[in-house]
Amino acid sequence: MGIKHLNKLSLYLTSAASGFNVVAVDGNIFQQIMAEDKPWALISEVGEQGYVEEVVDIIKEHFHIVCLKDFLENPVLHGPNIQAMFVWNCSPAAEPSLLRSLPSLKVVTNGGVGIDHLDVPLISSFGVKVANTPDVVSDATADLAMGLLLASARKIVEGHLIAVDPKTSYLPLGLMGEEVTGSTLGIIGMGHIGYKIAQRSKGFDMRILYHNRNRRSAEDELAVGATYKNMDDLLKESDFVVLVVNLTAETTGLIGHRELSLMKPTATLVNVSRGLVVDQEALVEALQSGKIRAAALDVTHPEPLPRDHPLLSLHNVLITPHVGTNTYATVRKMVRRMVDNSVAAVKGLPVPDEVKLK
Ligand SMILES: O=C(O)[C@H](O)CO
Repeated sequence: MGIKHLNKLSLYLTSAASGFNVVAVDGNIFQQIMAEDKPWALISEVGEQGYVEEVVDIIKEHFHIVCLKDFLENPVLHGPNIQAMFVWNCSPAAEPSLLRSLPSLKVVTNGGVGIDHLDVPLISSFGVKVANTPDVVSDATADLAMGLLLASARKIVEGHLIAVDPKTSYLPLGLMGEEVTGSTLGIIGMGHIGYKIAQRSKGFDMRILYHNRNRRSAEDELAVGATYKNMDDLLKESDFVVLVVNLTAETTGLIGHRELSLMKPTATLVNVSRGLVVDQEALVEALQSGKIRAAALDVTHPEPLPRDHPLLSLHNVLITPHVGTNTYATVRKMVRRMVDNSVAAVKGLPVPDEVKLK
């Protein structure tokens, strides 16, 4: 709506739900103007732990935004206008009470590929679409998986702590690590991210094994030199096992006591998928007893772990706080995709990354 074309604007009320904006000029002349204005979106908090301003600006190009905190203070005022809801895996859940207070909602759009935190059947039952951001997350997540693998193998974090601590001295043969070049990598979950990890590992001359629900094409396998294996053989033969599966009923607890026992005592488990894919009690036991050498985890359950969780005090664990996609470039790409999905849903067009009910 062309607010800037109206002189002496003294009051501006919007009612996207009715399709009209009601504007009072000079306090006496009322005009009803068909809304050409931006739709409204609900987002979680801006600032610390929330959206960085730059990302909010991308959303603001297409939407008026209401933060969840402001919305919850006055759901009756904002609720009817909101047509899109932007969420991340750490956002409060899209619960029935929230969905009921958003009668114009068209889409819940998730930043990230994993949608295990969203109840898709529930959201769909409100006539609301769900979308995610596949593909654009793959490079950053694959980079982080390699970073965790290298950091764990070469004890990079321990090395840093020694280097900056004036009380410790360098030992010529201290901090011995595992050789990455030429080692065997087992990738469990060979979707977009898994494949990107394979591409990167080729540069380290690694022998690449993979397991996936569906075997990749012969061309895909050849391009990265990956060999398909059943899970047990992959676990037995790998020096590094990287988990990149979606969290589903089938993959919950995929790596438990039995699977960890199959791994080499010198092997490292890297998890960039979801914490629940691993039975954490079994993992603690395996790390304490030396069944495996180490774990490097970008994901845990819950996130963050309680401060007294045993994983936090084990010397052979490296943990990052679910930062797989956290690069400026990737988050920008994710938010653009979230905006594209939301704009399409609001306009009633096909939603590019719609997550369909199975
Ligand atoms: O699912 C994803 O893409 C990442 O974990 C970010 O949530």
